[in-house]
Amino acid sequence: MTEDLRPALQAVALAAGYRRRRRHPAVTVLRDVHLAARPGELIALIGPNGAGKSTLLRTLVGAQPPLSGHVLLDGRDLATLSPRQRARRLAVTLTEPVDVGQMSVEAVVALGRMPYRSWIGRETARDRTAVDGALVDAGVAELRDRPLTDLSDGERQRVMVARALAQEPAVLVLDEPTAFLDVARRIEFAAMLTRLAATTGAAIVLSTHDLGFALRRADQVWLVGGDGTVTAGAPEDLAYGDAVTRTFTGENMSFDDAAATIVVADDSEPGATVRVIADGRLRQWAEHAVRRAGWEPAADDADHVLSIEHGTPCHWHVDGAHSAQGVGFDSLVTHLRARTVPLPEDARTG
Ligand SMILES: Nc1ncnc2c1ncn2[C@@H]1O[C@H](COP(=O)(O)OP(=O)(O)OP(=O)(O)O)[C@@H](O)[C@H]1O
Repeated sequence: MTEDLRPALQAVALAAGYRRRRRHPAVTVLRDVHLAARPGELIALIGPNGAGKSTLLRTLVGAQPPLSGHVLLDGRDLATLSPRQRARRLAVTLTEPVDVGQMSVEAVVALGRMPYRSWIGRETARDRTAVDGALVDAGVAELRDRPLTDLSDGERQRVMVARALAQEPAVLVLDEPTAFLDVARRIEFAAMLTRLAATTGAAIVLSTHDLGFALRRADQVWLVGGDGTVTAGAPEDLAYGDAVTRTFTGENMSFDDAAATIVVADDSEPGATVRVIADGRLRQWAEHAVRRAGWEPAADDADHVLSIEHGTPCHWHVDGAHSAQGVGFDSLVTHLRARTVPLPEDARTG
């Protein structure tokens, strides 16, 4: 869809890392990186801990110089642009909390206009329109008079996006924007970013540990492999090829294609087995409780039988008349954990 557009942000033969003091060699974290973010694309930067995501982001936004190679913003070398020129094209939202005292949401968003202000700093009609538009686009218009310090993490994250949008950037870079959000807020936030990439035409690059989000939502994934490489491609290309599997397969970890997520193997010893007698969702959550207690749900030849009756809380029996019963999953898990030794043969009812 965006193939023919000139990249808004590019990495060309980039090496990123850390220069040491004299006579110490530089530490190269990433080498030979070639990337292109086109207008309107949502790009997810993923990779294991310590692979170099932050190092790459910092280099792409000019917060640290490349060890070699170039970062191009609208085709111009970032290193040749003044801070003001950069700020008119590139907006950055980091995870660190911003100390803005008691400033209102609107005042914080208006800070995004700084790169456009004259030295007198008077607000123009264009500034006003950009701030109003950014407040609406990021879904925080109704919070405009509230002090930033009073907001929830999710609300504050949206305000930071609004401030970045007020810059009217060609490229918006966000460092782990969903890290502190609950599942519902994450989904909302992801939907907002998808919409913003399409409506503003900005290239949005964000780092995330949420592989599911990256594979479902991003137009492109930049996969930092942990071996100094960065692989770019459509989510399906990286998942169908072996790039994702190679990066995220470890001793007790593997990539589950069907669920598009990482599965971590539970290497604890399997406990006694139990046949769960219940239907539908009740059965699903009963099996969940059984696993949580360290037992294994199993079919007919199980060590024990657990039957559950509907109710909130539910009513459970283990091994019928021979054994315990109780109310609610909390007491069930407590009971199963306390009873790790299988019952003698004659007490089994399964
Ligand atoms: N200032 C520094 N000087 C030297 N090495 C550094 C510096 N900052 C980070 N590193 C190293 O660079 C490598 C990449 O770190 P980076 O923070 O970029 O990884 P990351 O992928 O963002 O990790 P995480 O997912 O844990 O945030 C690590 O080995 C780290 O120890």
